[in-house]
Amino acid sequence: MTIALSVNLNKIALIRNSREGDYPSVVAHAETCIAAGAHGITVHPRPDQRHIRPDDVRALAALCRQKAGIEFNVEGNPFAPAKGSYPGFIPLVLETRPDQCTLVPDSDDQLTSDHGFDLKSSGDKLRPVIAQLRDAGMRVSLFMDPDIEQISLAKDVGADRIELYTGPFAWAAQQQSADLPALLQAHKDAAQHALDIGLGINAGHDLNLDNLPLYREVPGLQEVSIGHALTVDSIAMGMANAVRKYRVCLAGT
Ligand SMILES: CC(=O)[C@@H](O)[C@H](O)COP(=O)(O)O
Ligand SMILES: NCC(=O)COP(=O)(O)O
Repeated sequence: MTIALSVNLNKIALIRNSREGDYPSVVAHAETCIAAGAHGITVHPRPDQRHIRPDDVRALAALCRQKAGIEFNVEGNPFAPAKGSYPGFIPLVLETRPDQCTLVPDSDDQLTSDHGFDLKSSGDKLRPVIAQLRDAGMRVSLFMDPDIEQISLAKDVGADRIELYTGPFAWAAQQQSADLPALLQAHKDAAQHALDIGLGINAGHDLNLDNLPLYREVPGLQEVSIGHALTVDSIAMGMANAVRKYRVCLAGT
């Protein structure tokens, strides 16, 4: 089964925001990635608009709708309130209707996403939100640690998929840690459990060309969303070449 590559364009927006104007263009880079073989585009509009802004989400939603077979995935904290021109996560995705919403338990003071949901505490609050997003035609994925019990709760609250948080795995791979085999096995076990209970399986955070040859063996993996490392790789090889290289790496060819 082909593992879909969804390119996260947060870091293009981060560079864009360091000047007035629209250079580099997030939309232009989305078109480059799609033309080079990306299956989808991911963005993570945060309330502080450090990178992706609401208008980026609107423009990318329109672009992806024009591209047959290309999915748009918007990530964020569903309870993030409106702040300035940021309308709040739920109003923004109800307005733009991406193909997939990945709900992430981030607070605005985090440097980046660094944990999955604790559904024992937030499951009841999430259930109606998930239902609302699904009723609006979006696939809902929950950002999760590779915890079997928690993944069972993801099914209970109505999620279509989980996105396995791969940050600790990526760090262990970079450090060549002795923990790496056990961490990878935990992801494989979590994915197998998700498969067994009828949840789809996405993954993301700090995946790169070095650790993907290990991670692509996770059973049932449907989609990876990759931004930080792919953008850095693009500095050396160009974004189109980077997308092609990640596609080849995912295919294992
Ligand atoms: C949810 C996740 O792991 C990433 O998709 C997230 O988008 C990274 O956010 P930053 O690009 O703001 O670090
Ligand atoms: N959901 C993960 C994502 O979209 C990109 O994460 P990263 O590759 O920027 O760490």
